[in-house]
Amino acid sequence: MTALFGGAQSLLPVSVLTGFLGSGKTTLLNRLVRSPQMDRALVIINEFGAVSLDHDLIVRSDDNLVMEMMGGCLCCTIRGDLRATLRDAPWRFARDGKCWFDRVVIETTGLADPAPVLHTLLTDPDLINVYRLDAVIATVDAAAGMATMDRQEEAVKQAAMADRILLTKTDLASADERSAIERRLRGLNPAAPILPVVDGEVDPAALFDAGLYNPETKSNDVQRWLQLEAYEAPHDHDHDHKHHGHHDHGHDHSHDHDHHHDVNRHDDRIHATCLTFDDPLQPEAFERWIDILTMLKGPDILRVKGIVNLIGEDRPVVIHGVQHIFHPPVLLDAWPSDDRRTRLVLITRDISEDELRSTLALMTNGIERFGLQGISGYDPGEGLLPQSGIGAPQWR
Ligand SMILES: Nc1nc2c(ncn2[C@@H]2O[C@H](COP(=O)(O)OP(=O)(O)OP(=O)(O)O)[C@@H](O)[C@H]2O)c(=O)[nH]1
Repeated sequence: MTALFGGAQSLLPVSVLTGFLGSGKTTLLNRLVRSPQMDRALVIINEFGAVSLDHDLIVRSDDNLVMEMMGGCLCCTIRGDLRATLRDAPWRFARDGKCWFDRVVIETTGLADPAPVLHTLLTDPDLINVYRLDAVIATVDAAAGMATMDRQEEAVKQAAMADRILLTKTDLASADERSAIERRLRGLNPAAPILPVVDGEVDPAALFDAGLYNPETKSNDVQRWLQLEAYEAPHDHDHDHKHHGHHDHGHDHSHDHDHHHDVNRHDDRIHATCLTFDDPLQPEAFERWIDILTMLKGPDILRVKGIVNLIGEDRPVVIHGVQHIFHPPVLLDAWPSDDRRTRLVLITRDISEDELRSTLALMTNGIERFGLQGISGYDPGEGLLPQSGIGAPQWR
């Protein structure tokens, strides 16, 4: 497959468009496909149900756009089909022997959990050398979104794990409604820009190129990807207690503010946390921590991104996971700045910052006191990094 890409050509960016039923995904795509940034886009639409407005999209699209329709629900029955579609697409749609498209947009059904799609993109051996996840884009209805999120936990998850949130139908929401939903979204997901959209009109530049790889600089851009400043800024909402840009100075971090628990709100389960560690981490402890977290709490880890400083490793390791699945860790050539702290951003459900910190401390202390074998079930293997020689969790 590499021949199609002419060697060093960078991986094809994939945007995953998610959002609840009727929240404006098709309207958005209808606009997007007319933009020059989409001239060479492959759009994969997951059609679910007999009647779909998506037909409208096909009728109005021009010849430059390839639409691949897939029946069934992406998140369950046809994940294999998505894989096959993506695997074959560069050849199938080749022009003059070259991969014709330069970007992919996958629209998921309104009910879909985007996680399985992300798993496929992050780990499939046939795909990770061809595609890279650019961003999860979630549409949220400014008028109906509040009620939807009250009722549907899936809608809350979609917003929490997104890299970009499109606040649609802002023409139908009052100023108060709009600021309330923006506050709520900011509480769930402090880092994702919230972009107001009317009738699908949005600047594609604001949606695309949001991933780790920055096509402008032709390099990995961790700072832009992690958006740490968002976690450090003061928040004007009722979830303040969940977002801290803490430093690891041994303080007690349990200075949570008043909790306004409302059992009807799924949001209270979601924690957006930024963990910062000044000192390099023990590779064994870190790896084991990820292993245990994903094993025991996989479904509740919506998104993990981070840059990690490991003892014995001069260069930074970038990690990216969704639930129990991690992209193979990326070893950067150099630290992007003088700041060599480990910085992790985690969006979790029912896992607090204190629990995250204390489990990592437990691993570190356990290994310091008892060595690797003292951690029950530890199975030394190939290692997080080959040179570390330590046991590896299931990164795939
Ligand atoms: N007033 C207003 N209506 C909108 C806007 N965006 C979308 N709509 C309408 O909302 C309805 C649903 O929009 P769609 O784009 O079909 O939503 P969807 O997310 O693709 O829906 P599903 O395919 O069912 O998941 C349609 O009737 C749109 O015309 C907007 O910004 N303002």
